[in-house]
Amino acid sequence: MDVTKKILRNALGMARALKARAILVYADVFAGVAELAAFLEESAGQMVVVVTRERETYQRLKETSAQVILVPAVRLTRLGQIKIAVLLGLSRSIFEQGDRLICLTGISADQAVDTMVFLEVGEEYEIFSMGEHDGEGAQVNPLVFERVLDIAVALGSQGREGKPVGTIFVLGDTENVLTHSTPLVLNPFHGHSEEKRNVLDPALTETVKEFSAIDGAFVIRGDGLIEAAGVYLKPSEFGEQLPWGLGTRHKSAAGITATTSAVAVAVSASTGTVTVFRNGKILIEVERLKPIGSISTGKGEA
Ligand SMILES: Nc1ncnc2c1ncn2[C@@H]1O[C@H](COP(=O)(O)OP(=O)(O)OP(=O)(O)O)[C@@H](O)[C@H]1O
Repeated sequence: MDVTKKILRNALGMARALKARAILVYADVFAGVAELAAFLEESAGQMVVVVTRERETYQRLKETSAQVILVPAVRLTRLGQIKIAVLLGLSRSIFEQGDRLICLTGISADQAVDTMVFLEVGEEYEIFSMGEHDGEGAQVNPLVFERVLDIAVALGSQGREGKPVGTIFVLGDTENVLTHSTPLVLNPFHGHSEEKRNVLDPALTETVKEFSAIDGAFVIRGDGLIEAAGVYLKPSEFGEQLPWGLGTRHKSAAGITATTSAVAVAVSASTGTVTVFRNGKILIEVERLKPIGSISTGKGEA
């Protein structure tokens, strides 16, 4: 039985029945380009957004009329893939709050679409909208959020030189954040010109990954300027509604977003999960597929 074909055929009917704005489809699980092209043709009239982690596929699809989202080239769970794609789609204004989506995915090693998920883009994705109490400078440029998410997901999935690493990136409302924190070490970004310490500069990605080994948090302005690394956060409030059992890294990341208007992105050294916090609450968690160093075929994984 060709599961992929059956799911694809039903996805179109499902999208109509549930009044979905778009079908999100993970290209890397298709057995070949022809199968994906046939699906795109069949779904003419329905908005389809193609997601891929392969730069080559992305470039190829960009030349067509398809809407494409390039996600970080790391192995995530099926739900992790969807969450990242929706976050990136929101940051690029492909989706908006309230949109209903049908998401089709699988695991690339299996070369089959085996999962259909219905998702309504809800409150949990409220990252880029300004809250009532947000002060000046609180807003985070979506490109900055994307770059940091990319680095965080790579660190969570791959660690550094085979070893797990954990860290926190605090984005936006920088002045306020700095008044609720204290340096743990001499700030490695101190004294560098503003042009040389913007996280949007791809040349800085490796440096940021390197400095993730330093204890503490990165403090990054909404426009991407890295103010400091190695900062200990001292929030005056801690978030409510946090799951039981969170460690100090995650509690302080949640707390700084309860105390200020910042967004925090925490990478867990123990699980590799990337968690995004705002207003003291977890907005989204992206789980990695397998522990660092484990060998896997990718078959049958969540
Ligand atoms: N207030 C803070 N500000 C910045 N970093 C912190 C803070 N509190 C803890 N950390 C960092 O978090 C590290 C891990 O702490 P802990 O294991 O309690 O947290 P956790 O939330 O369980 O994180 P992980 O999932 O990475 O283990 C500490 O070694 C420290 O580097």
